Amino acid sequence: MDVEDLWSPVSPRSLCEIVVHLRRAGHVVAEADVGDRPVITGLCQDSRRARPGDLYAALPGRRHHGAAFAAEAAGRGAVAMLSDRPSDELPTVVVDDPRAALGPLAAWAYGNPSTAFDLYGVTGTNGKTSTVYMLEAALVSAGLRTGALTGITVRGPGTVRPATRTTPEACELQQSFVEFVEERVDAVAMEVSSHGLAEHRIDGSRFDVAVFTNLARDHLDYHASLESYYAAKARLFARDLCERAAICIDDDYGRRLAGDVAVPHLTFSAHDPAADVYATAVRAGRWGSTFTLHHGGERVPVRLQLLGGHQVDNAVAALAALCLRGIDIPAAVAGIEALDAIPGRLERIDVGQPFLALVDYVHNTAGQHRLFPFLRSVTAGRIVVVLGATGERDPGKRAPLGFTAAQYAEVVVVTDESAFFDDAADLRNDVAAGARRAGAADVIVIPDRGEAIAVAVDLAGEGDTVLLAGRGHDPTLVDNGVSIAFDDRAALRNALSTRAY
Ligand SMILES: CC(=O)N[C@H]1[C@@H](OP(=O)(O)OP(=O)(O)OC[C@H]2O[C@@H](n3ccc(=O)[nH]c3=O)[C@H](O)[C@@H]2O)O[C@H](CO)[C@@H](O)[C@@H]1O[C@H](C)C(=O)N[C@@H](C)C(=O)N[C@H](CCC(=O)O)C(=O)O
Ligand SMILES: Nc1ncnc2c1ncn2[C@@H]1O[C@H](COP(=O)(O)OP(=O)(O)OP(=O)(O)O)[C@@H](O)[C@H]1O
Repeated sequence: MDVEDLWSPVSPRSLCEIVVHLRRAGHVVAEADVGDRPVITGLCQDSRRARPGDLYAALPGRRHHGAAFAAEAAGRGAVAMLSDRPSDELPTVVVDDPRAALGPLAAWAYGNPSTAFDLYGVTGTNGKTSTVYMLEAALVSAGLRTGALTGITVRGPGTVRPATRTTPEACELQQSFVEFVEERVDAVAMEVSSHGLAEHRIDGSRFDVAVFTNLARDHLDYHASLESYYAAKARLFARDLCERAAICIDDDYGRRLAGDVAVPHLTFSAHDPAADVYATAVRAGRWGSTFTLHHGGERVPVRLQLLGGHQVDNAVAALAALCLRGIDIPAAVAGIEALDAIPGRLERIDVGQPFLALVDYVHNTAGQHRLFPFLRSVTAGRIVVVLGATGERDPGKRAPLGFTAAQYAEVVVVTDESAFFDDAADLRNDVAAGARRAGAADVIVIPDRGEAIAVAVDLAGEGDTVLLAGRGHDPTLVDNGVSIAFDDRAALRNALSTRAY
């Protein structure tokens, strides 16, 4: 089912009942025009997807205010509106913060579906998608029916659709949960982004286990400071959202969270025996990784097919979360061991060429500092990196991305990613300036991404590694409002296939 077709009814409720519910939940209802007392049978937050009987949540956005689309929502049959401003088009309930009201309202209206299964929420700067894939594989291996929400897909026993966000908007999230209940799932694993937390998309959901992976500089275009980024992540660990927590103590923010958190929790680490769950004997190579998992006095050997030492951190995260729910750990380990790839996460493209060719979603320097030492350890020859910077993100990220790549690689090919409405040349210039500042690598600038990939492949010889960094599984490039289909994995395979090896 596509997201456009995703829809579930809510039990019919009058707009008056909704006002009473909002007030009881502590929201200040400034104004409530209940008109001819419409009956609400659905919820939506995009006028283009409104259906007859819907309450349309008109939210403030970066470019528009949803209230500007009230007439369109009404035209499609919406019967009322929730917003922070009144409307002439629809009877409107005006609240101070409609996003904060919408999450819990949607959960309540859909019958609190998240209480019908075990819900695992994973937050952190890096590792959310990978950890959710591992949780899903482990839960299936332990004999459970599962759902999973990642930035790549939303997937249940009978559902797969491309994701619209890392963490869906409130109405889409609750409707996906309803779908999972109808599919009789036992457990759901999902990514919880800082945007999803700050925008209250997950409010009203009940997480049985909240997982913290790590925190480093990122998303400062959205959050005012690293401190408010941390505060957004830390909200997931509050009593009103989660029952218990698994917290990685391998960085300062994780140690701080473990000290601050009020819910029962365990700590985990990829190396520290002071944690409740930890790894020893970690080895990472071209074949994957091995480590010994320690939990509750038990030791379990684990062999991952996934590439990169960071996947050990993510496997320990998933297994620590599962320990909290009493899942059979040997069965969980077997599931994680069977995973041979996660889309765009250090995904290997192999057509028989005499060098490693990889696509990875790494898009912050914390991830780069984890990734490049691993690549160096498995590369006898040169590292050739293709990278750029995404537009409409923190401009302060661009030069450090180039600088860090050039500290580790012999050749840095700077090219375009999605510029959105930023100037693509500015993005390239900033990344290239950072790369040149490192002073070590050859820096080549090729705006066209396909051409940049072809040049990187031409430069690579036996024993080298080619890495396409930053876009992972992303299937589209967007520049100045124009989208084109472009998948790094297909482009790399194509460039490799046209050469005779
Ligand atoms: C920067 C940011 O967070 N933007 C959010 C913001 O978008 P916006 O300001 O562009 O919204 P807008 O287009 O002005 O529209 C405002 C409102 O009018 C509605 N609308 C708009 C047009 C229309 O015809 N009809 C209509 O009803 C929209 O549904 C929206 O509710 O408000 C929208 C509605 O809630 C969000 O969907 C949107 O997320 C955008 C798509 C986005 O890219 N967000 C990213 C930053 C994000 O959330 N990322 C995280 C992952 C981060 C990570 O990598 O970890 C995520 O969870 O996906
Ligand atoms: N535990 C980790 N520590 C550091 N870097 C990691 C870790 N896990 C993954 N990475 C890096 O981050 C990239 C993104 O990984 P993943 O998609 O699992 O994380 P994410 O948190 O979902 O990212 P995003 O929020 O950007 O979607 C990977 O391609 C890898 O380079």
